Amino acid sequence: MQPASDGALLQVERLSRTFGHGRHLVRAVDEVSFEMQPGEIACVVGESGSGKSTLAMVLLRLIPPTGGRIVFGGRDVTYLRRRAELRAYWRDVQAVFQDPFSSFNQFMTVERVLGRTLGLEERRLSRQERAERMAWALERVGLDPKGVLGKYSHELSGGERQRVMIARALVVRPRLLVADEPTTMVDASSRATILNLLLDLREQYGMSILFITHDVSLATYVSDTLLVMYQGRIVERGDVERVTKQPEHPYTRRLFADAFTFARRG
Ligand SMILES: Nc1ncnc2c1ncn2[C@@H]1O[C@H](COP(=O)(O)OP(=O)(O)OP(=O)(O)O)[C@@H](O)[C@H]1O
Repeated sequence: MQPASDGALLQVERLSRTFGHGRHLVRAVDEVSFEMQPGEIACVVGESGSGKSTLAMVLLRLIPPTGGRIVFGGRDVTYLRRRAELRAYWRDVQAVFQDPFSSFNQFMTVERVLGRTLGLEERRLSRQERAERMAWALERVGLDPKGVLGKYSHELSGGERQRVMIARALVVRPRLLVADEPTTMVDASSRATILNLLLDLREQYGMSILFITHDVSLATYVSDTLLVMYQGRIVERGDVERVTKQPEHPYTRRLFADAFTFARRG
């Protein structure tokens, strides 16, 4: 057990993940350091290939890091290996990925999808507790439990599927939600609904959210803190106001200038 320095929920210290060897070595995540406080919304923003998804996968402990440290809630989780320890970690840290088609098993009903995540709970929940949790999570994301629990993915719209994926993450009441491009596959109105829903969850439950996106306008809309990622490194981080108004790193300046140019053209 490592005590967290100042009550931080997540401390990431010089975290690295490489792929390949020698001439083919890729430093996908290269000595990344940052912290998140309880209830904070932070956003990792960067272009395609900058290492954002790899960072998410390592933080979620879906792939191991090749260096550095992850401390969550005061506990070093960098090298958790035992299944029981990982499952305990996943009760606290849940994910929503960009493509609800690939992450929603087409042969499972919504009830089974949510039920599998509920299986991470430490003790066995009674049938009624399970039903209550599922209803709570589905209602939080604006879906009618009775209407969707028995449905398969092809019976839902893209926006509904993405909301089911958020409900799946919420069903265990995580302390941190990692949302990797959660609105890429949905239309503009579902996108706004999903973003506002995630913001409400922070207000209501104090959940921390780490957004991962290449979309600068989304990043500035939702977050308190921006982490600008470029070639595997966090080249700039800070309060969203400060980074937007006075970007220090040339890459951040370019990222905002490009976004602004597209916004004007669009
Ligand atoms: N399993 C892997 N094996 C080898 N290289 C990988 C692997 N996964 C990612 N990479 C490389 O690591 C780098 C970072 O990729 P990553 O997918 O994390 O970027 P990203 O910022 O999430 O991109 P995108 O926004 O396009 O999803 C890229 O050069 C990628 O080719």
